[in-house]
Amino acid sequence: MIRVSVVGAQGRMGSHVVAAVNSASDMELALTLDAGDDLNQVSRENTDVVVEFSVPSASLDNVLALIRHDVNVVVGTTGWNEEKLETVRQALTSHPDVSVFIAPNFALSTVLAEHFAAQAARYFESAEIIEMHHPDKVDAPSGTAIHTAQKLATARRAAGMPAIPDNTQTDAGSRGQVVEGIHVHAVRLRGLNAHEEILMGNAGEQLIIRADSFDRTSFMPGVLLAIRHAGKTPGLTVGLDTYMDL
Ligand SMILES: NC(=O)C1=CN([C@@H]2O[C@H](COP(=O)(O)OP(=O)(O)OC[C@H]3O[C@@H](n4cnc5c(N)ncnc54)[C@H](OP(=O)(O)O)[C@@H]3O)[C@@H](O)[C@H]2O)C=CC1
Ligand SMILES: O=C(O)C1=N[C@H](C(=O)O)C[C@H](O)C1
Repeated sequence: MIRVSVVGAQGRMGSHVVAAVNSASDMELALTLDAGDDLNQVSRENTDVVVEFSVPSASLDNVLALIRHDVNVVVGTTGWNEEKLETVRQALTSHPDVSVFIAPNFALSTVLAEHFAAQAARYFESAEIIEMHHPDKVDAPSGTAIHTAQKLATARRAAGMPAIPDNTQTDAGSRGQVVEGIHVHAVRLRGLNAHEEILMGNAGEQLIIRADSFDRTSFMPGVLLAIRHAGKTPGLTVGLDTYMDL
């Protein structure tokens, strides 16, 4: 049995993870922790993998504490940038058996949408991203949208494409956040869960790739997949696509 502890266990995602682990025949729930709880309770004696869904401001410190305790970590919390990822890589050098896996998005539909969009990116002059979420979300734009923009930008650079055309002369914020040259727009609307549209255009044509997570259960197959991989590839891994043989 894989012994799984959950950090952020009472949150919207954490509570779904607790239920998913309890329903998985090859897993057992170890500790459930939240804000204010002492992560020193987690050790190799009681936990094989920790799943971390907390808040962007706390996630790095949580991950560093868990690495110090030599347990594998699966992270869904957003807010990661290259500097934070490098801090994790450095921390892992003195814990060579530990794996840290970070996924901007665990929904298979969204991971596939991003993958297909990256494949298509070099064929389109223009690209923009619209992400749409529930209004209780604390960060904008979404971690997924930032990651998708980075993937599109990498594909465009590799293909030697020029900057995206945009003759906007005045902008008080309506054009969204620019991530590596890609405009990213965020919508917050009651009734939504997590949705992303990747728009690509040429003269006279448009391709829209859209993924919809209507319910948080959509993230659970990806979370369980990551738990089952934990420890098999020590070091830092980012993105569920790495486990999907795409
Ligand atoms: N990768 C993916 O597929 C997905 C990622 N997410 C991301 O996951 C994160 C959590 O989202 P969501 O569950 O909706 O948020 P919630 O606010 O519902 O849950 C966050 C939980 O973390 C707890 N918490 C706060 N601070 C700490 C801390 N320092 N240590 C441990 N726990 C803490 C909160 O406790 P309290 O309420 O008491 O403060 C709460 O229980 C977000 O960054 C979100 O963007 C969400 C969905 C999918
Ligand atoms: O807060 C959420 O809900 C979500 N957060 C992640 C993100 O910011 O990309 C993943 C998903 O979009 C849901």
